[in-house]
Amino acid sequence: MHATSPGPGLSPAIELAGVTKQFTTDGGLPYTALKDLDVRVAPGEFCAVVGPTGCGKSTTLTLVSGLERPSAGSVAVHGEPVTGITPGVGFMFQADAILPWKTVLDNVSAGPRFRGVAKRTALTDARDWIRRVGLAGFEDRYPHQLSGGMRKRVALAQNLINEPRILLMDEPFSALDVQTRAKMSDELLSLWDLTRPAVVFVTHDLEEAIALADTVVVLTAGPAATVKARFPIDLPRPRVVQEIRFERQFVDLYQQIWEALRAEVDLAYTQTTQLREQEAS
Ligand SMILES: Nc1ncnc2c1ncn2[C@@H]1O[C@H](COP(=O)(O)OP(=O)(O)OP(=O)(O)O)[C@@H](O)[C@H]1O
Repeated sequence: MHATSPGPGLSPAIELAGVTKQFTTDGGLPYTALKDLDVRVAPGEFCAVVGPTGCGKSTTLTLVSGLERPSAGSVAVHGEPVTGITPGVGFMFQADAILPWKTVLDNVSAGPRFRGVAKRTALTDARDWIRRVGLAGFEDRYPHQLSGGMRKRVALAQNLINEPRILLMDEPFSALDVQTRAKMSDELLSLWDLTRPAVVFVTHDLEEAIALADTVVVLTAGPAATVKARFPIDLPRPRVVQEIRFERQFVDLYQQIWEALRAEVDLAYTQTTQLREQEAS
C-alpha cells in the first residue's frame, strides 16, 4: 500500500482547495456545479471519484487539466497553481482519442515525436509500450482493424509513453463488455505500477472504483456538489479485479461506501424526476 497523504515537504500531486465552479446555462442563468470542493491526491496515489450523474465528476477533471478555471478556490498540481493547460497530464475518456488515419505505431509514437524526440528513439519507445500493452504484432494496424479493448490498450500506451505524472481517466472502460473491462482494469493496474502516476479515475461503477483505487471520493448530488466522504481502500496489492470483489474486506467496503453514495443517487434521481414533471406541466 502507498501513502494517501504526501510526506513532509512533498506537495500533493493534485490539490483542489475550496473550489467552486459556476457555469452559465443556455438560458443565461448561473449554475453552480461544484461548491467548496476539497480534494488532495498524493504522488502515485490512485484516486477514484464516484457520485450521482451530473454531479460534477468530469468538471473536476477539467479543472485539474486546466481546460476550465475555477470560479473560486484554487487548483494546484505538484504545488504549482494551474493557470493554463497543465503539462505532464495524460487523459483517457470513454470515447477513443486515437487517430483513425494513423497506425498503432504512429499513434503511440505521436506524443514523443510531438515533444521533439528523435524519430528512431520515439519508434523504439513506442514498440516497447505496444509490447507492454499486449499489442506486439499489431504495430501496422489501423484503429478500425482493432477491437474496442485493443483500442483502449493503444490509448493507454499513447498516454503512458509520455510518462505523465498525472493521469486523468473519465469512465475510460465503460463502453467495453464486462469481461474486457475487467481485463483492462487488471492491465491498467499493472501498467500504472510501472511509472506510478497519480490517477484520478471517474466512474459510475463502485465495484470498479474500489477494485482499482487507494482512495474512493464520494461526491454529493448537484447543484453545488462537494465531497461527501473519502474512503481509504486498504486492500492489498497486487489485485486481480475479478477476484478481489469476492473478498470479505471488499464487500464490507462496498456496503460502507454504497451507504454514502445511495443517498446522493436517490437525491439526484428525485431532482431529475421533479424537473421532468415541472417541464411536462
Ligand atoms: N460547459 C458547461 N456549461 C454549462 N453547464 C455545464 C458545463 N459543463 C458542465 N455543466 C453542468 O455541470 C454539471 C456537472 O457536469 P459534469 O459533466 O461534470 O457531471 P458528471 O458528474 O461528470 O456527469 P455524468 O456522471 O453524467 O458523466 C451538470 O449539471 C452539467 O450540465
